[in-house]
Amino acid sequence: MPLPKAELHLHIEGTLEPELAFELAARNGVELPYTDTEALREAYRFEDLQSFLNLYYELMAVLRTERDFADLADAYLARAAAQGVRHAEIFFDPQAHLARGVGMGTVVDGLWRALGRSEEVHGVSTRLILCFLRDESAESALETLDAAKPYLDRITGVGLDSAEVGHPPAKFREVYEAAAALGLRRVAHAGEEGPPEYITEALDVLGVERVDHGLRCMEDPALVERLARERIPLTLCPLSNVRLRTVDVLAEHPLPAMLDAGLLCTVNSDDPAYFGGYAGDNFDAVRTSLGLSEERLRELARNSFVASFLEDDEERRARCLAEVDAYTF
Ligand SMILES: Nc1ncnc2[nH]cnc12
Ligand SMILES: [Zn+2]
Repeated sequence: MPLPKAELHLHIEGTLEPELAFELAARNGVELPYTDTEALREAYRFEDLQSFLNLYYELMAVLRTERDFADLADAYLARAAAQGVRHAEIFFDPQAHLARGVGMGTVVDGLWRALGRSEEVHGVSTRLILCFLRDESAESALETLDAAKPYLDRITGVGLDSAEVGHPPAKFREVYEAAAALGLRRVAHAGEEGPPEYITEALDVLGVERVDHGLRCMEDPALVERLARERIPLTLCPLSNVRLRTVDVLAEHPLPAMLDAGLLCTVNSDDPAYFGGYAGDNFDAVRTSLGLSEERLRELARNSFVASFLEDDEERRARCLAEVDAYTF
């Protein structure tokens, strides 16, 4: 039995495996510029975040109907459950779909077909987090939040993703204020490729409660001290960092130093179809490559539930934490 864990940094569009991409392409009459799944997998060699994003957005063309989004989410939840995920807070990128003429209702209703019965079917509780694309305009983000208003009963929070450098968090001050006023939780990608100042800005200007990645905080000791003191969770994605070359090799990942500094770190998969593994694979990889002790792995699993947005179901959080404490490696 795998270690129970929550996954807090997962882009549902990044769970599109090549086999499902071809199946959906055939179903929807979409032509993919790859002959087969092998040829597509060959394209999974990234130089940086942008080179990954180009493929990530290109492949989304196969996602057209509610059924497509439901199948995508169902496939992820089944895989995640098999790797010990008991709770998943799932990002989605509505602007990338709206731009292709796929409506907010198609996306949210489709995802919800899978998420709404996930606890029953897969034993995985879920939350949905709407992400704004930071390389789009602030106006577009505001329009997107507006389009999401009929669906807010199924959306827990907002996030910020896509190309980071040159798009500082402060650009999205207004939409984050509007989201907070609607009672939405706030997270943002910061310090993946962007500088430590973006992390500070996400906290101070956007009011985020959790930082996605946050890796580059390690360049600023005062920021590390603050993140540790304020118990701000960081959702790290080790295999993603290696594939996108923010870290040279996994053995050099700063996760052990971050834990030693008292940071509230969690381990997640980001875009598992593209980066070589799901949540459990990321745990296995850090265990092997970084030599993390069983107690460190248990700490990471505990952190994932502590950092989750389970405030509306404290009973489930307590049950999951008890499962982590009782786990034998
Ligand atoms: N790792 C990542 N960073 C920024 N935006 C993303 N969108 C999907 N994956 C992402
Ligand atoms: Zn991400």
